[in-house]
Amino acid sequence: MAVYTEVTPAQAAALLQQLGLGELLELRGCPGGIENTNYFASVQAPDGARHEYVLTLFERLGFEQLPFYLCLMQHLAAKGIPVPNPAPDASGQILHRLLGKPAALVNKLPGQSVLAPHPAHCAQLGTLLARMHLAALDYPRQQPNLRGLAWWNQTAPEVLPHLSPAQAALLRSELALQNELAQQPRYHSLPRGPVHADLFRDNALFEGDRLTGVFDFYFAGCDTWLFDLSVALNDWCIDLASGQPDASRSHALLTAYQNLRPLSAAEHELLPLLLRAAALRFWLSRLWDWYLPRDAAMLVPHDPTHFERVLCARVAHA
Ligand SMILES: Nc1ncnc2c1ncn2[C@@H]1O[C@H](COP(=O)(O)OP(=O)(O)O)[C@@H](O)[C@H]1O
Ligand SMILES: N[C@@H](CCOP(=O)(O)O)C(=O)O
Repeated sequence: MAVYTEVTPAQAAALLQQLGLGELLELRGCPGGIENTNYFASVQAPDGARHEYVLTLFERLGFEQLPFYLCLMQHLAAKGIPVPNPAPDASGQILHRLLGKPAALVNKLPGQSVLAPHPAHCAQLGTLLARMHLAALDYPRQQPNLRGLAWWNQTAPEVLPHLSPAQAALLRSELALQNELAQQPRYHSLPRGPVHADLFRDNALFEGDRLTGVFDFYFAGCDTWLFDLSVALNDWCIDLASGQPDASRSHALLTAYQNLRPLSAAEHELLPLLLRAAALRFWLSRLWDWYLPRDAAMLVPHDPTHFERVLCARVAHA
């Protein structure tokens, strides 16, 4: 259960009052998630209707980074993309403070994550991803992907001492490849914009087989659309048991994405390298969480070997 900071019903009720949302009926700690404290809040609105919200206290991110994420969600929601919409106070502020920590209150999306997706689920995700990329084009704020190449270069030396010689060689060579790619004009020609950058299957919800929305924008940043697409392909379209890509799911996701936003020639050419970049990103972050936990009580690390296998599979297919 991801509750690192206890919030009492009285404290949550006071925030709801401040936002004019109504009376708290029930507050429940939220299972799942590894980064933040999340509560589900059932609320009776002033008109008597019952609404469900998610109260998040940010444990990793500070007040300076959060406006980029929260305003992006607000921007996408205003364009009809099914993402959580942060609730403003009377002055329009959507970043709040609770127990000294940055906090947000967003609408709870309906549905459940589908952890064994079929091509039809992947197709819906591909469509939504393309819609998000296009809808964020006129988003005015800038913030780099804070888990991008600079972070990989900074983090690799910290995890290298924990790796076997073969793992260390893989990490070094893939990092060198990505640094070299980042120098190339064809990489700089790739279309880019604000991207989710962590669109895994546990960050999307379905009601039956219908995609109801995506959430958890707290790794978002400005990066190439191809990187974002690669992150999604490396999760939704990978067989979890073997780490190998699944051709029919990949085809479904890519086809649906391209129906709305066809890839350029440079994107087609660089997709194999960006798939390796996306696998490297999550192998590194999982290694970092595994070997250098910031606070053992606060983090339940994901298995890094999964992304080592995905990376090896992407290298082999390239
Ligand atoms: N807006 C939302 N609508 C519905 N469920 C949500 C929403 N935000 C979070 N959740 C639920 O809370 C869980 C943890 O959220 P998440 O953002 O993944 O946390 P963390 O950032 O700590 O990893 C998710 O697995 C999901 O079940
Ligand atoms: N998707 C990442 C971890 C990010 O955690 P999240 O719960 O905030 O999505 C991974 O699987 O390594």
